[in-house]
Amino acid sequence: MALLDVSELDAGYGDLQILEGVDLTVDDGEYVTIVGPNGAGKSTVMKSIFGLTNYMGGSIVFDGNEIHGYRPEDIIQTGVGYVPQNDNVFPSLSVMENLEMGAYILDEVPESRLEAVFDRFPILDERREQKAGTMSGGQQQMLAMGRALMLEPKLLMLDEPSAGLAPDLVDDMFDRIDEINDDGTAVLLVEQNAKEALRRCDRGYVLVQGQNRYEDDGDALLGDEQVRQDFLGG
Ligand SMILES: Nc1ncnc2c1ncn2[C@@H]1O[C@H](COP(=O)(O)OP(=O)(O)OP(=O)(O)O)[C@@H](O)[C@H]1O
Repeated sequence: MALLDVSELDAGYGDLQILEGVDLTVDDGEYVTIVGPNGAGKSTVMKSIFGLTNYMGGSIVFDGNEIHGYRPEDIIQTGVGYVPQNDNVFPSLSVMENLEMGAYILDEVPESRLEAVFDRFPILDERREQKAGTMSGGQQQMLAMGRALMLEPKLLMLDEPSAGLAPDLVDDMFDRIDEINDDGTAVLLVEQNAKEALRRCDRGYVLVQGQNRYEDDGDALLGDEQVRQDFLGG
């Protein structure tokens, strides 16, 4: 059974339907990416899994539980971590406080979790007391990922983590995602940087106008002439 099994999902905002019959799976430890043109509904897929859109039909099964209708705070408890594209840190709080907020559902923040995040992102260790809002975009993105990792999710959903980063930091960001996945966390990634995302992932979906147009191994999608022409710039 897949870790995440989204089936025939219809969802949107208010009365506006964006997703139409979206099927998507992520296996335990798998790295899956969703690419597609602007406005296709990629972020909406993630928001829907996290309970942030208007559900209109279909099912979302995570780790054996139907989670549609759960509140985001309950979805976190099931083992889903989510890093939205924007507003993903508390700017007026320090690095340490942001990480502690990531574990707010626990009675006590285990030191080992903090240390694991600091080991993964040494820059956060160096800047424990710095206010998040004064850090660079790349550092804030690492903090947002670190915060989501505080609860050791089974699945980490990342919405365009490379957006706005300088080119040399983009590679570094992709490397960090590889490391997180290599350590056993399943990853669902939405990326504008489609070629790099498909190169790195196990499997990908091309979403167009709220529907999955293609699904295959990342390399197969990269090699598909039609996908290349229509979605990857030739
Ligand atoms: N809160 C909202 N209320 C109403 N419509 C929304 C809302 N958020 C997104 N939309 C609309 O839903 C559609 C899909 O948006 P979404 O952000 O999911 O696309 P995307 O594929 O992630 O695009 P991008 O790559 O530009 O981020 C767009 O037409 C967008 O305008």
